[in-house]
Amino acid sequence: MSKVIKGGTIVTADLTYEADILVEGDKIVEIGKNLSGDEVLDATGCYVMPGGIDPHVHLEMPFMGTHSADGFESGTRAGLAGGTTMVVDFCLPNPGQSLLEALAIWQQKSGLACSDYSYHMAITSWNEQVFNEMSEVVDRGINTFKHFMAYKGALMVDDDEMFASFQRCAALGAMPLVHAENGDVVATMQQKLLAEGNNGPEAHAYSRPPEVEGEAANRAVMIADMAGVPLYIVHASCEQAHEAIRRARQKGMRVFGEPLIQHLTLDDSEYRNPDWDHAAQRVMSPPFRNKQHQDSLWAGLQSGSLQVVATDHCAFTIEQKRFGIGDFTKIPNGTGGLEDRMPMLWTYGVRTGRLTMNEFVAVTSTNIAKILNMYPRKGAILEGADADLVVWDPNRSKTITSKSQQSVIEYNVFEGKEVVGLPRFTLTRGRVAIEESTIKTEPGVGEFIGRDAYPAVNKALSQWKEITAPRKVERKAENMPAGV
Ligand SMILES: NC(=O)NCCC(=O)O
Ligand SMILES: [Zn+2]
Repeated sequence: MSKVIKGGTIVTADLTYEADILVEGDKIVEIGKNLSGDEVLDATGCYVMPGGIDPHVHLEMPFMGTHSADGFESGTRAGLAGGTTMVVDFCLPNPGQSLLEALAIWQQKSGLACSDYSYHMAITSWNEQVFNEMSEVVDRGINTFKHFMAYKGALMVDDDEMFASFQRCAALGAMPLVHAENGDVVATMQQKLLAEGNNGPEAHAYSRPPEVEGEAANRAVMIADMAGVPLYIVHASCEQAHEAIRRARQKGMRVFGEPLIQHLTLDDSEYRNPDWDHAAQRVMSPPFRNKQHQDSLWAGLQSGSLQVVATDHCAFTIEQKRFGIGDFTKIPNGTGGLEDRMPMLWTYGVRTGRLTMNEFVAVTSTNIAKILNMYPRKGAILEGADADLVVWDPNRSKTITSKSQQSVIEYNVFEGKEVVGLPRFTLTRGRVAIEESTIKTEPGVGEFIGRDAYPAVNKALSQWKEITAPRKVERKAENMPAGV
C-alpha cells in the first residue's frame, strides 16, 4: 500500500520547493508533481521535512542510584509526537563491565521502541578488554564512543584513559564524544558548597560554572588533535565551550558542537526559583546558563560553528528528584525535552528569524545524519531514503503542559510555553505514527540503525595525520656532532 504526501512544500537542509512525495513500504520512491497513491496525506499549508533525529537521549539510564524514567517506548513516542523520528541512546557499561554485555542489555531495553534508534557506546573505564571489544562494537554498527569528563568516582575517565580511547577510535574509524566538564574541580566545588551550607539546587549551578566546561572542552579538543580523530562535544552550554569548538574549527580541526534546546531557551534564573521542586527539576549537567551564553549558542547555530540541536532527554520523576533534598549532589541530573525540541526550536528559532527553515532542518536532522554516517538513508528527502518524514504545520499551536505529554514524568521544564509549529503527520519508515494529536505509534516497530565506521571525515583526517606524522631524520655521520 502506497502513500502520497500531497500539496506541501518540501524543506530540506538546502532547498525549499513544491512537490508531492510517494512512499512505498518504508522508503521514499518518488518526488514530483501530481503523484498519486493508495492513501493521500494532505500537506496543504505545511512544510514536509526529514524527520528529526535526536542524537543524545538517555532512556532508562542507570544513573545516580536510579534509572531515568522514560524507556524506549515512552521516549520514542515522545519524540514522534514532536516530529523526531530517530533517537540515539547511550549504551552505558558499568565501569569494568564488558561493552558487549552492556550492549546485550541495551538491545533488550530497546525492544519496544516506536521509532528507529541507534546507540553510542560509553567508555567508562579502560583496560585490555575494552580496547579489544571496541572493534567488535564498531563491527556491530556503533561508530561513536562517549567519554564523561565529569561524574568523578562514577562515570568519569581520566586524560590518559581518554587519550588511549581516542587513539583506538582513530584506528577503528570511529568518533569520540565527550561530556566536557572538569570532574575534579566540580567534585571539590560540590564539597565546598555543601560545607558552607549551600545544599539547595541553586548550588548545582554554582558548582559547575562555564569555565569548568570551557577548560574540559579545550582539553578534549587537544587530546583529539593529538590522537588524530574527529571530536563531538555533547551539550555545549556556554560561550567558553563554544569558543573552544569555534577556535578548533578555525584551525581546521574536525570538531562538532551540540547545544541542547534547554540551554538555548531556559536560563539559570530557574535555579533561584523559591520552589525547591521547580529548581531541582531543572538540575542537569551542564546547568542552564545566562542570556549571554544563550546568545552565543544561537550565534553558533547561525554561523555553523555549532551543528546540531539535541535534548539529552534524561527524565526523572518528582520523587527521584527529591532524593536530593538537603544535598544537591544527590539530585539525579537530567531533564526531558524530546517531545518539545522541534516545536521549541521552530518557535524560538525560525519564528524569531534566528534560523531559516533550511537551517532548522540541518540542525535537527541532516547535519547529525551526516556526522554519524547514516546520510542519506536518514536526514534526507531523496528517492531511496527511509520515509522518516514530518509534515509540519507552521500554524498549529499549543501550550506545553505535562498533562498531555508522552513522557511518563509529572512535570515539564517548558511548562506554559506557547509553541507555534507542530507536526500534522509524523511518519516513521512509512508508517503514520502521529496524526495531529492522535498517537498511532506501535511499540516494537523501531529498528536499530547500524552506522559504518570510516565516514569521510575520519578518512580525510587519518590521511592528513599520516602525511604530517613525525618522521625521523636520517642523518649521515658527517652531519652529527664530532665524537658522538
Ligand atoms: N546531562 C545530564 O544532566 N544528565 C544525563 C547524563 C549526562 O549526559 O550527563
Ligand atoms: Zn552529559
